[in-house]
Amino acid sequence: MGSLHSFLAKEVKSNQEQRLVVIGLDATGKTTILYKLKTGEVVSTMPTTGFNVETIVHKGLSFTVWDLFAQSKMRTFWHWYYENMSALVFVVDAHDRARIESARDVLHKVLADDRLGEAALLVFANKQDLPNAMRAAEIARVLQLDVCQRNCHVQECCATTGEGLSAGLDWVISVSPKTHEPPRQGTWCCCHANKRKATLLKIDN
Ligand SMILES: Nc1nc2c(ncn2[C@@H]2O[C@H](COP(=O)(O)OP(=O)(O)OP(=O)(O)O)[C@@H](O)[C@H]2O)c(=O)[nH]1
Ligand SMILES: [Mg+2]
Repeated sequence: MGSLHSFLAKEVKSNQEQRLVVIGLDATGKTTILYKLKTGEVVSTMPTTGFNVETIVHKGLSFTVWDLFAQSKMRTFWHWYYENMSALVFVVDAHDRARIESARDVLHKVLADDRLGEAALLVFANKQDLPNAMRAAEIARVLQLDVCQRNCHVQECCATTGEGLSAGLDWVISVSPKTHEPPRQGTWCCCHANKRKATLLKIDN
């Protein structure tokens, strides 16, 4: 009986597998995030020219995480990976004020693509360890997430320490139709990496 129960539990969990696609401008920390989640270590990276894909288990759920190329000429091919995606993970370098508007333009081009389906949007505001890094609320404002018509969330994080990364995955689980009833369209919020100051900016349109 016990083994039947654990077999069924495994079946349920595998049905709940989450597929994440990680994009963003180059050098924002996408690959560092992937391997910090996978191994707990900070790996030394080279610019990603193809993709990296890893399976990560978090809270008993399996996440298949695709970390994609970011070169500007190749971004039109990101949509190849969108099928059956639970969440699009858009990584920004929160310290890089000079490129945040380019990041916004790239993100909005992606969000206009119908092939995204119902995927949620998780924005990792990475490199919070660097001085003057933009906080979640500022990133949400500059990226103009108020017009985003899907579940979206800005999560401050630091890929090198790992702070904030698990909280990002927790949010994906919390909005995934595979694990929960989906919340109303248009819900979005910003949470601080230390979880002590979670600030709900907006619920529902
Ligand atoms: N200070 C700091 N540096 C980081 C952080 N995350 C990543 N980096 C550094 O940022 C640089 C780029 O990291 P990558 O993970 O290669 O970035 P990427 O987005 O995968 O880059 P591409 O593959 O070229 O698109 C590396 O030197 C990382 O060590 C962070 O949280 N804080
Ligand atoms: Mg990379």
